[in-house]
Amino acid sequence: MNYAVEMLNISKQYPGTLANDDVSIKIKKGSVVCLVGENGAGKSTLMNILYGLQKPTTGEIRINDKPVTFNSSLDALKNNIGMVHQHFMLVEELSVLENVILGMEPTKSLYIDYDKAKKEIKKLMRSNGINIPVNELIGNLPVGVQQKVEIIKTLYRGVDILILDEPTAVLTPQETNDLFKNIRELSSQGKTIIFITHKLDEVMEVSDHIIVMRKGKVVGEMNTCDTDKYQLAEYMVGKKLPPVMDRKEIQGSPVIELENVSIKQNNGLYSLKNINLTINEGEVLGIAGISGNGQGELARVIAGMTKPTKGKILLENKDITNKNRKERLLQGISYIPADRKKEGLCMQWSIAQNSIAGYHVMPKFLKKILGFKFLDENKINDKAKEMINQFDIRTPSHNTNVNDLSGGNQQKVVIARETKVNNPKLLIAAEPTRGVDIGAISFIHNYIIELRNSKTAALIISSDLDEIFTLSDTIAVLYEGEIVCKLKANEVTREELGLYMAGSKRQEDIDE
Ligand SMILES: Nc1ncnc2c1ncn2[C@@H]1O[C@H](COP(=O)(O)OP(=O)(O)OP(=O)(O)O)[C@@H](O)[C@H]1O
Repeated sequence: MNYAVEMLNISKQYPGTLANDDVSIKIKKGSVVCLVGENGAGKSTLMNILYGLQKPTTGEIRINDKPVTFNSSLDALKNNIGMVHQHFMLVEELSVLENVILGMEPTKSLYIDYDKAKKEIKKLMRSNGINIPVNELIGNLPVGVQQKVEIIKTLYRGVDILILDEPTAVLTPQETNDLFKNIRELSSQGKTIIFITHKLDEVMEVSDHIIVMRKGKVVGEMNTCDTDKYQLAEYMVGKKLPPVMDRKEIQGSPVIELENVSIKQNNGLYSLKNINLTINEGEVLGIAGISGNGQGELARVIAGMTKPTKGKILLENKDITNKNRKERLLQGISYIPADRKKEGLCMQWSIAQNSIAGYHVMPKFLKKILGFKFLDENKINDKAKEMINQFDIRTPSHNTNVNDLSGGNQQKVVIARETKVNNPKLLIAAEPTRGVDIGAISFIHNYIIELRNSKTAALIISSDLDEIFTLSDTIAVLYEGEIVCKLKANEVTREELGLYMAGSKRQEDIDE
C-alpha cells in the first residue's frame, strides 16, 4: 500500500510528561484525515514531530515509503510536508507576495524577481480557487484570508502533505466553508491533509478517516462513513457527556448597564455605536455575530481596557465609565479574553503564577484568596492545585510553565483564575471554549450556568452559534458595531439569527 505518511512506534517524553506513547499511524495518499482527542492527548506533539519541530524520543517516520529523519521543519519541507499553525507565522508588515516567497525568493541578476513570483502565486491561487490581492499588507487582512495566505505559502513550497492544527478555531462559518472547499480541491489534486480539530461536525463534514488519541496513545481509528458525531464524542471522552444543567428562574436586578456607548476610532469610523444594553443578575447575554463586528471592543470597553468615546457604563447603578481595568476587577468584573496568549496568560510564568496573575498586585484579593496581604508561595501553590483538580488541567505540576501546556489546558487556567479568584458579579467571556475538547466544553458550559444560577451576570461572546444557544438567556447580534437585535434565546431560530448577523435590522426588538 502506498502511504503518504507512516509514523511507527513514536514516543515523545517531555520532562514529566509522556506526550506520545508508542503511537503508530498510517495515512493514505490523497486522503483527508482528522486527528481528534481530548486536550493534552498528544495531537499537536505528534504533528510537530511530523513537521520536524520536535524530535521523537523513539520511533520511525516514513514518507512515501522512505524512512526519514527530521532535525528541523526545513527537513520536513524538503520532504514536501507543510504545517499551518493556529497562530499564524506571517509578518504583518509585509505584503501577501513578500510573505509567500519569504526565504524562497526567485532572483534575476541578483535582484528578487517579483514578476515571476507574482505569476507563480496567481497561478497557484487560480488552481485552488483562492483570490487574494497579492500586494495587500498581511496586517490589513481578516484572519480567514491570512490563513489562505498560509496555505498558498505552503503550496508555493511544493507541499504534498499539509498539516492544519485547529484551522477553524479563528474562522467565521463562511471562512470555514471556504477552507473546506480548498481542502477538497487539494485532496482531489492528490495532496494529503491532516487536520486537528475539536469540532465534531467538521470532522464528519471534511474527513475520510478519523484517528482518535487519548493520553498519548491512539485509541481508535475509523472511516468517517462508519461513525456519527455522537458515537465519536463517546469514543473521545470514554463516557457519555452529562446533559446541560437546568436553569433556575431568577428575577434579578441590573448588574451592568450600557447607555449609548460608542467608540470612535482614529480613522473616524465607529467600532461601537450607541450601544444600549442591560444584563441582570442570573442572566447570560450571548453576543452573536461574525467576528470583527465590534465584539472584541464591547468586551474590552466593559472590562475597562478601553474607554468609550461617548456614553455611560453603570455597575449595580454606579457609574464606572471612568474606572480603569484594575478598579473594575476589584468591583467584580472578570474577563476571559478571546486570545489567551496575548491577553489571558503570561506565557513564561507557571500555572501557579498565572493562577493569580493580575490579582497579585492587589492586596484585597491576596487577603481574600490567601488570607494575607502579601504573596505566600505555599498558599498560591495550594490554590493552583485546587484549580488544577477542579478544572482537570492536565499537567505534571503546578510549577509547569503555561507555555508547555496544551492549548485547551491553557484555556482552563484562564477560566479557573477568572472565576475562582474573583467570584464575579459580571463574567465577560470571549470565545470561552476556543481550543477546548468536548468533555471540557461540557464542563465549562455547566460551570457558567452554575455561576449564572448563583446570580452572576454573564456576557458571552462566541462565534459558535451552538455555544450561544446553549448558554444564553438572551441573545443580541452585533453588526458593524451596532446591536441589530436583542431577543429571548428560546424565541429565536438559527436561521433568524443568521439574517441579523448578515445585517438585517429589527428596531422593535432593540427598544426595550
Ligand atoms: N514543550 C513542551 N514541554 C513540556 N510538555 C509539553 C510541551 N508541549 C506539550 N507538552 C505536554 O504534552 C502533552 C501533549 O500536549 P499536546 O499539545 O500534544 O496535546 P494536544 O492533544 O494537541 O492538546 P490540545 O487539544 O489541548 O491542543 C500535554 O500534557 C502538554 O502539557
